[in-house]
Amino acid sequence: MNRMTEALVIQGLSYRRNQKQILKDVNLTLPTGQIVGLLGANGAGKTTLMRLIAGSAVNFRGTIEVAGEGQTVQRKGQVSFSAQMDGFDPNWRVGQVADVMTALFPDFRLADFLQLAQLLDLDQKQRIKRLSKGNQRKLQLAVTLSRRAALYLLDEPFDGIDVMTRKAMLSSILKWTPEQATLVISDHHVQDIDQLLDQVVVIKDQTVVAQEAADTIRAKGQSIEAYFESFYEG
Ligand SMILES: Nc1ncnc2c1ncn2[C@@H]1O[C@H](COP(=O)(O)OP(=O)(O)OP(=O)(O)O)[C@@H](O)[C@H]1O
Repeated sequence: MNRMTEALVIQGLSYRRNQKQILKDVNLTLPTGQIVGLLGANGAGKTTLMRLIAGSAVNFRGTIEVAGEGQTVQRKGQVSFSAQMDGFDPNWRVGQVADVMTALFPDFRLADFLQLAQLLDLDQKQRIKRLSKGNQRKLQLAVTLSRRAALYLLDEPFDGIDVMTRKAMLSSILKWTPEQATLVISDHHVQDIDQLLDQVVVIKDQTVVAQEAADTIRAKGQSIEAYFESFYEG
């Protein structure tokens, strides 16, 4: 197998926290150039899996490689995670966020950020804490997509977002995700992202229980939502 053609290779990943098993023997391979839905009920482990891939959670068993990079520091450089601005000062203005991202990440493209922010109607002078929830989500998206990464991780980007904002965000995702990159979106409202997906990955009972091409599901006349729900029935 040529690992360089894979955006992500996870083998035998297990993770415990505070005596609790959170993920157990996760195996997952994602090729480059795909939009992947990471679907699971509340508490299934979606956020934890993203934190492990992004290198913000450590001390796991198994291996995680992004674009062939397995060591945490190198792997971090390949991943743009929507939670990467979580520690930012809420008093910072949108323009300052861009300055900090430029300083922190050599792959941050300021020109792209400015275009994306304009497209999403973000005011450069507004402070983070004064942004509405929807505008905070848009800022998170603009920041995440403005890095040049092999793998983009968006953790429930549409949580609490109205229909119009969602449409603007969806078209930004389609337009701004580099073709060679892979983008993983976690969600439990599958309808939000249905049309976007090339692949679906289902997490249940602390592990990945299914991975399927979205077209295979559609060809069977099934909706992605019905496919997802079938793992939680009975
Ligand atoms: N630091 C921690 N200590 C103990 N348990 C934790 C810790 N972090 C997460 N968990 C537990 O791990 C499980 C998975 O949580 P996680 O946030 O990854 O799920 P999720 O699929 O993202 O859920 P949601 O859709 O609700 O955001 C949950 O049962 C959660 O309570």
